[in-house]
Amino acid sequence: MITIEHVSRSFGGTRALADVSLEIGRGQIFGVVGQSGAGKSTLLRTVNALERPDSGSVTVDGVQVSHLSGQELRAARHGIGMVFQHFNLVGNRTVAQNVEFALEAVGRGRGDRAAEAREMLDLVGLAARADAYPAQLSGGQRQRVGIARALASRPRVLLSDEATSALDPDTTRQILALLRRLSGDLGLTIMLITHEMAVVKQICDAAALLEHGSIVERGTLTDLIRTPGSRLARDLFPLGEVPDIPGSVIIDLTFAGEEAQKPTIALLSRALDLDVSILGATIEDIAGAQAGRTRLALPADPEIVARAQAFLTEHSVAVEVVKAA
Ligand SMILES: Nc1ncnc2c1ncn2[C@@H]1O[C@H](COP(=O)(O)OP(=O)(O)OP(=O)(O)O)[C@@H](O)[C@H]1O
Repeated sequence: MITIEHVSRSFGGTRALADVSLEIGRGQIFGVVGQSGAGKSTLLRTVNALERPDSGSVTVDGVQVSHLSGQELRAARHGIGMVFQHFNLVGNRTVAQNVEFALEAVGRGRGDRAAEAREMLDLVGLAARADAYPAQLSGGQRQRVGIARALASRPRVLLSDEATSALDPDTTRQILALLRRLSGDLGLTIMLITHEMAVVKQICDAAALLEHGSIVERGTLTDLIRTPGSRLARDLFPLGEVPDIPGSVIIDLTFAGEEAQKPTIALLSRALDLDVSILGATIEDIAGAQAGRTRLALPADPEIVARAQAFLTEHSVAVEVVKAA
């Protein structure tokens, strides 16, 4: 649905994006994470063609948006909704008028706007507040208006720029649940940028880590957490600093899907007649399936470590030695 191919973009001497390629499937919810200045906003802005790449191309729903201008560009942008961190609502217009304003911008006739705005507000569960002004709403309600407005042009793609960063954790969860429901109901593809791993964990099917303008990791969440050494996986399941335990090798195990339900560590202990110490564990719901990480201390005996690694790998558990003997 969104294909980014070899996109580079510099501002003066600053390389914001360096040869970025990314494929986001239809209906997928894709998270782009990275530190401040990594290039996330620039990347998002190339998708709705607010930013033109110096080289490379961006295609959205079969249309190469990076090479359009004028009327064609405006038409392509109608297929792409945008949700912002600070909502960007017009303060002296009611909730309904904010949505109607967006409908007007995409050329809807005056007669249809009120009913369509009502329909959009229904979608986000805010029809009852249609006549309120933004200042009378909570942050979560304002973001619902922001989402209703983004849906006005009936886009196929929704871009979210830190949409929940100004919200508290409970409201964040509600807004993300709404986005997930809308993605399912309307077949929306969502690309979101965030610096919060909790957002990725709750809503994303796949994610990419951007660093100094380059993608350093990408994949579905399930694949990432199975990848030993994945930084995204480590951030999704933080187990903290690796302790220094003399005479021990420390390994991190990552479980996903069915393996997360099995008593693998008990089986390991029994099969190898081994005393294992569990130093930390975390288990969560990822992309609708259970996944988790466990940190173990094993005796610093190369043969035992090799046998444990072989046993775990055989049981489809990803193993990473985080502290060797
Ligand atoms: N219009 C611009 N003019 C000059 N430099 C820019 C412009 N837009 C972005 N940059 C620079 O490009 C780099 C990437 O910026 P970008 O805003 O894309 O990063 P980001 O990951 O979204 O950061 P943040 O999370 O802080 O928003 C930064 O060094 C930034 O200063």
